[in-house]
Amino acid sequence: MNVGFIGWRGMVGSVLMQRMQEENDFAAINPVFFSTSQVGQNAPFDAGKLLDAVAIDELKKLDAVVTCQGGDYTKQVHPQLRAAGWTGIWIDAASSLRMADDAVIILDPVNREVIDAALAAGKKDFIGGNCTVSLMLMALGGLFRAGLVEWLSSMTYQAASGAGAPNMRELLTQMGHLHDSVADQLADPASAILDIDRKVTAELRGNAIPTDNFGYPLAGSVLPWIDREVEDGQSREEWKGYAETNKILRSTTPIPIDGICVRIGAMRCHSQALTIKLNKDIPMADIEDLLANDNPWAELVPNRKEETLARLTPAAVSGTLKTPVGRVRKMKMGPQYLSAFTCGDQLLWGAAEPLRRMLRILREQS
Ligand SMILES: NC(=O)C1=CN([C@@H]2O[C@H](COP(=O)(O)OP(=O)(O)OC[C@H]3O[C@@H](n4cnc5c(N)ncnc54)[C@H](OP(=O)(O)O)[C@@H]3O)[C@@H](O)[C@H]2O)C=CC1
Ligand SMILES: N[C@@H](CC(=O)OP(=O)(O)O)C(=O)O
Repeated sequence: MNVGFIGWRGMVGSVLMQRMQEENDFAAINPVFFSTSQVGQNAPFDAGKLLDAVAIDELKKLDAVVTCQGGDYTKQVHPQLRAAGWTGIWIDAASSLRMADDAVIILDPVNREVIDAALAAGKKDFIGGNCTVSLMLMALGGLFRAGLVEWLSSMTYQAASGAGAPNMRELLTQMGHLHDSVADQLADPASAILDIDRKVTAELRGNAIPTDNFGYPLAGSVLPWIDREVEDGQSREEWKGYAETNKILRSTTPIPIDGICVRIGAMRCHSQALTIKLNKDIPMADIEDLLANDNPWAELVPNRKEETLARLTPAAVSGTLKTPVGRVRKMKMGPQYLSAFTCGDQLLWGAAEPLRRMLRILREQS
């Protein structure tokens, strides 16, 4: 199988390359690497030279394309390639094609049957889901699979990586800037904390803190708006929760999903606080069983302080494939109202891993 990789040296692409190496995925394919800016330079893994990522004649020779290059690339190249008669499989991390009628959103631990049915029906476009949506579904898969979710509200705590590599750097630079502004007082145990706070607040409101990428300080603050405005006062990130979840699950009756998406100062793990209305009152033990046993990555963290703080945080989860879910309990609103909290690496299950696994599904079927 000739597989072309575009966007392989970006942040999402690098995570994909790392995972493919760990799982020995390159052994069973013939990888061809492309670039939009380094054509002719050496490709990774001794795979010849980098080809031009917009050369339709080269792309046409491939059985599959895997792109992490971004939505503008997809919008430019995908229609040209299809118009040129290419019938290969397009696997993409970008959102541009997700809601297209012919495209399938891939998250195989949750919707493998949807993927298999699409392949059998000759579908060709397989697109990774929004990171927040995929991570929520990985953690709560058991409840959705059992058809127990009447509606769900998600309040998110999204990492800087979702905004891109420069934003991760900016978050750290902002942290350093704030620290530097009060370093002398911090070194003096006798200094007054309210003086320190006053200086930090002045820095947050001043012009010296770097904000080229986020537009606002994120360190020492939170940003309760992600992506552009859409309709009904929602942000586009919030809109994806309903639209993509129901498409991934191929729900016959769409499940209402809504909430507020917030950027916080974590590096690459998105967390979410969930309020779930169940369509019936079932015992906690059954709920815990469903959550714990749905897929190998959704660990159930007991609803106790020590385990929660040790296992259910970006610090504990970052760089791993775990999608732990905890703080699970019935709420005061009634026995059908459940709370939960989940945390997951948005570059792994949120971006690269569903693409890697789609390629593996293709290989198994070829
Ligand atoms: N960031 C995220 O959380 C998620 C992103 N996505 C999708 O993936 C797309 C890519 O995201 P992301 O990986 O963050 O983007 P990056 O900006 O890290 O990489 C995108 C491309 O930029 C080019 N590039 C230019 N300079 C550099 C450099 N110094 N180092 C590495 N690459 C460089 C590379 O293309 P070239 O080699 O051709 O020059 C690379 O493929 C997004 O646009 C989005 O559609 C999807 C889910 C989550
Ligand atoms: N919007 C997400 C990251 C992302 O790239 O999402 P999408 O794949 O839906 O465009 C975030 O900011 O955290």
